[in-house]
Amino acid sequence: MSEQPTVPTQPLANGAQIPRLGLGTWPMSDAEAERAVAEAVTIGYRLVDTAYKYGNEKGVGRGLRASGVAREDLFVTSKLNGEWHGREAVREAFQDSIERLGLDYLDLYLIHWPMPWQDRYVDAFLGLTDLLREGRVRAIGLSNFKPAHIDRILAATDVTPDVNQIQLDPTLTREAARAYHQAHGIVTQSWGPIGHGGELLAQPVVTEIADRHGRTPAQIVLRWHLELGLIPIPKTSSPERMKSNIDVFDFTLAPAEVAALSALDRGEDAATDSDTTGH
Ligand SMILES: NC(=O)C1=CN([C@@H]2O[C@H](COP(=O)(O)OP(=O)(O)OC[C@H]3O[C@@H](n4cnc5c(N)ncnc54)[C@H](OP(=O)(O)O)[C@@H]3O)[C@@H](O)[C@H]2O)C=CC1
Ligand SMILES: O=C1CO[C@H](CO)[C@@H](O)[C@@H]1O
Repeated sequence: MSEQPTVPTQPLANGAQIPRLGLGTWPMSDAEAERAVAEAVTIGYRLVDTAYKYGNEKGVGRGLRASGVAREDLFVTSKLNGEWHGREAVREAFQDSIERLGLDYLDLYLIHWPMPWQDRYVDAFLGLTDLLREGRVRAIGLSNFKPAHIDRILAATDVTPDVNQIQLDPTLTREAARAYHQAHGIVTQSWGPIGHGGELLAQPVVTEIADRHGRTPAQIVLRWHLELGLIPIPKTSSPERMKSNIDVFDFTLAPAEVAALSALDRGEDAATDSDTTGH
């Protein structure tokens, strides 16, 4: 394992740079998040993903401060919940989130779920564009949005969403969504990137490639995301797993290995349906 892996960054549509891998924090409590985030940042993580809904923004903020790493070297994401889908309401939710985090800006603020039955997500996105213009956030985006939802956003503003964070792993390759994002300059972030640590990691195709490279199954799956230009945010509370999950920038997968992993795809219908789910 390398000494202190550094995470490369890539550019976003509105000019910020985003680390190519980050730490997920759901379902950590405040106390767990404080410990895990401090540990992760010390190990070399720079991107930390939280949300109002996770109820751990205070802990995440404490962990960031405990790490001693300068604010400008960190990349902090939080997410807007459905109660605040409205151009002005966004401001209140954002202010509460940064106060809990103890920060004066966010690197990335996402609409957590479109909740199309409310028909308010376009207004919410316009609220995010206000925050971007005012310099309160460095980048803005979406989570769990389908192309049809994004079409409505793109029709309402010239501001490109920097990111769409969606459920994505080798069993849920989301090809149509990825192609749509790429065509519109939107970066795809993968949640549940290692399949929640479940049976994906025991699939023979994963373990065979892992054996061939002398790597863990999780490292192989995380490398698969990187090969496809995706930004995975694996969650772990274990310092050992944090170290190995980030230690994926010194090897590559062959195109045939990427294809063999992608062949695990179970199709779009296996993904959580954001037309009927959300909060
Ligand atoms: N936008 C959205 O709607 C959503 C966003 N998210 C975000 O994405 C993040 C990641 O998604 P998540 O659902 O947590 O799923 P992940 O695919 O990241 O899996 C996390 C699980 O895998 C285990 N794990 C971590 N590393 C390893 C490893 N190297 N080997 C074996 N098991 C491992 C963890 O356990 P342990 O901690 O014990 O190591 C945990 O149980 C969340 O934390 C959250 O920040 C998640 C869901 C929805
Ligand atoms: O981000 C999230 C974490 O996981 C939860 C359970 O799947 C989701 O509800 C939520 O959107």
